[in-house]
Formats: sequence, structure tokens, C-alpha cells
Amino acid sequence: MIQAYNLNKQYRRDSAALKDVTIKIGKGEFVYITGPSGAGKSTLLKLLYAAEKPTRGQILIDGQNLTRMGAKRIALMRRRIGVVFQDFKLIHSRTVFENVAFPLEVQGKKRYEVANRVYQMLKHVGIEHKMKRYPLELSGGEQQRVAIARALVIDPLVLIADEPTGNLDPDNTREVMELFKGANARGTTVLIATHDRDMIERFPRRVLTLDKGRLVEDRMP
Ligand SMILES: Nc1ncnc2c1ncn2[C@@H]1O[C@H](COP(=O)(O)OP(=O)(O)OP(=O)(O)O)[C@@H](O)[C@H]1O
Repeated sequence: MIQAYNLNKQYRRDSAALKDVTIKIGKGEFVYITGPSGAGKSTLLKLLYAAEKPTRGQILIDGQNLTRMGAKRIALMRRRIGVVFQDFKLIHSRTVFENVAFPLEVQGKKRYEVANRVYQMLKHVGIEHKMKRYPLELSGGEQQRVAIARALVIDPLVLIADEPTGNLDPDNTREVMELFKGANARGTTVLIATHDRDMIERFPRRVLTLDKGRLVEDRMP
């Protein structure tokens, strides 16, 4: 599903955020990316969802070479990737419902289908009673669930989450993990960057460890 070969990323000439990272992640896998602060976790994810370009190396997603795609094809590929950011990146001027509807509208789905799927997804993450509220009227855990609903509503091929539980209490963390596990059980490949050792121990899965931009360990549970 995801193949990355000899990925290098230099934001500045004199330092590399990623050095020769090669990874293969199969369809339906659930993978953690861990490592100390500054190790390159967010950078790796950004390359995989094409928010940044590698300085060197190749990325194939579902057999398609991301590094050779033009802007249009990248936009099409992005529609198949759900991303959950640590700071949620919800649109504050839109309601919860509108935030989750957005990726479906971009796909050109019909209005009744959008309404139906958004409602089902909000119910799934347990936040349908707040669908008319605006993001800043919600707690951090609630906003996180909206962000997850927005990522999952498109039934993504790949779900990418950067420190998704960084600001959550243990109960919310558990619920978020259940949502990710559910998406994974339905066939979505899941990639999570995290510092949270507890989470990895509680839900053991494959762990890729980065350190100073290098992949230093690839461990199966
Ligand atoms: N936009 C940028 N411009 C310049 N340097 C950057 C940029 N983004 C990241 N870096 C540098 O690249 C390195 C890797 O950063 P990255 O954010 O990928 O690490 P991380 O493992 O996700 O860290 P954290 O756990 O603290 O979020 C760091 O040295 C960081 O300073």
C-alpha cells in the first residue's frame, strides 16, 4: 500500500530531517511511528500525504508514484487519504456538520448522501448532538472526534494521524484508539505518529522507530 524508498528530506541545506528512510507498509496494516522529539515523525507523515516533497527518494501509494505526480493527481490521491492533525485543523467558521461534510462535497457527492454519511459518522464518533455547534465551542476531545470523523467519512485507503492523542485524557485516548481500530478492521491502512508508549503497549502493533531522521527499528509486536 505504501512504499517509500531512500527518503531524504532537508528543510535546510545544513541539516536533514529524514535520512535514507525505506519502508513498506502493506494494505490493512496498523503501524506506529515513534521516536524522540525532532526524530522526523511528522516529516515522514507529511511526505506520505504529500504536504511536503522529499529532497530525494520515491513514494508509492497504492502503486502510484507520488513523487512524479502533478498537482491534479496529487489532489485526487489526497482525497483517498484521511489525515488527523494534533491541532485538529478544523475550519472555525463552519459547524461540526459542515466540517465533516467538506471532504464529501469536494468529492462531488450528492446532498442527501453527504447528509446521510455525515450524520452516521458523527453518530459513530459520538458527537451527533453537537453537529450544529462550531469547533471552538467544543472541548479538545470533542474537536478531536470531529477531526477523526472528517478523516474517516471518505472511507480512506490510508488514515494518517500525527500525535492524535497528544492532548487527550486516558478515556478519550481509549475511545480514539477504538475508532482507529474500527477503521483498520474495515480495511483502512492506519499510520500513527506518537510519543505515547502506554498506547503502544495497550494496543500493540508494528512500530517503526525514527531517531535523528533515520529508521533505527522496525518491530512487530
Ligand atoms: N518546516 C521546517 N523547516 C525547517 N526545519 C524543519 C521544519 N519542519 C521540521 N523541521 C526540522 O526537522 C526535524 C524533524 O522534525 P519533525 O517535526 O519531523 O520531528 P518529530 O519527530 O515529528 O518531532 P516532534 O515529536 O517534536 O513532533 C527537526 O529537527 C525540525 O526542527
